[in-house]
Amino acid sequence: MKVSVPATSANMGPGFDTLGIALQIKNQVVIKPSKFHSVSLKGEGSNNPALKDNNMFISIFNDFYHNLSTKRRNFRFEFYNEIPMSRGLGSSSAVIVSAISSAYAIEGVELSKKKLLNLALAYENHPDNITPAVMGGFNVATVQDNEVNFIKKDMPKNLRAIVVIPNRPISTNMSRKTLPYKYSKDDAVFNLSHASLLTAAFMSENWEMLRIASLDKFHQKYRMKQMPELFEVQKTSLKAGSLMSTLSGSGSTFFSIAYAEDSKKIERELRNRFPHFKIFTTDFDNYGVRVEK
Ligand SMILES: Nc1ncnc2c1ncn2[C@@H]1O[C@H](COP(=O)(O)OP(=O)(O)O)[C@@H](O)[C@H]1O
Ligand SMILES: N[C@@H](CCOP(=O)(O)O)C(=O)O
Repeated sequence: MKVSVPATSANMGPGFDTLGIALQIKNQVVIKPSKFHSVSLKGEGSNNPALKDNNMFISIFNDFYHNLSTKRRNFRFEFYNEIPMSRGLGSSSAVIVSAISSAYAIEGVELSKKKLLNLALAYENHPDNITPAVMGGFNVATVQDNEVNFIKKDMPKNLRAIVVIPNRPISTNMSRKTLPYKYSKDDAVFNLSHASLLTAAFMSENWEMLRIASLDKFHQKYRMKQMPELFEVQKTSLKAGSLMSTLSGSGSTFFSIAYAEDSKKIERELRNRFPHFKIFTTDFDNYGVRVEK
């Protein structure tokens, strides 16, 4: 059995804890019944031996598997990870979503994407990564009474994402603690109006509006101060022709959207300026988590 889950970029500027989009960067796990428990890791995290013993995937998988099954089978878990950890590309959401999906699939128990999303919420209480990880596409999401309510929009083929992945991680939990406890009414109205405009721009495919609509006063500047080079990344990307350029989730990755025909030039300019960062262009994912039995 094989499960794959896309990376996600959350917030998208002003949509703190609300907006998120799925990318064609994936984590994949292959699970096979086996005499003994074993784990193999390729790609991101493979240089971290602790992940073989103390793995968030295995612990969430076991929570669900032990609830769903009376049998005590052992498995071999083969992880192929493309999503870098603690870089603001939703690696923790991908793990949560794939672990829950895997436990249901291995037991042959039906699980709707809507139920999966609400189960994932118990492990990550902001819906902006888990929603696109499950559904794919661009998503607006809110939580009411422990349920995620969302609207999804498929991304068109003429746009690309350009990601700039710094060599230093930022932990989401730590980074949330650096944000202000309270915001002024002016800042609240600023973000409300920009997040609304950004959502309307995606829904109506008014891409020229993104540059203004993606401005934020809630989180980016506080987080980017930890890595001041990110201000230059944003400027370079916008100057080279990106439609928008925002901190991805809690960082450290910077995420830009551009027309497909402009994306390679933007990628080239970013690479010239920031040779020590990992920089590439990718498509959007419109499907979300995928289970192959
Ligand atoms: N492939 C993975 N396998 C196991 N655990 C992972 C994996 N990816 C992420 N994690 C867990 O999630 C943590 C990173 O979560 P977080 O700080 O929210 O970063 P991100 O922005 O990438 O979601 C890691 O420290 C690790 O505990
Ligand atoms: N809204 C959250 C998003 C965190 O995304 P991640 O990919 O960094 O885990 C936040 O801004 O804290």
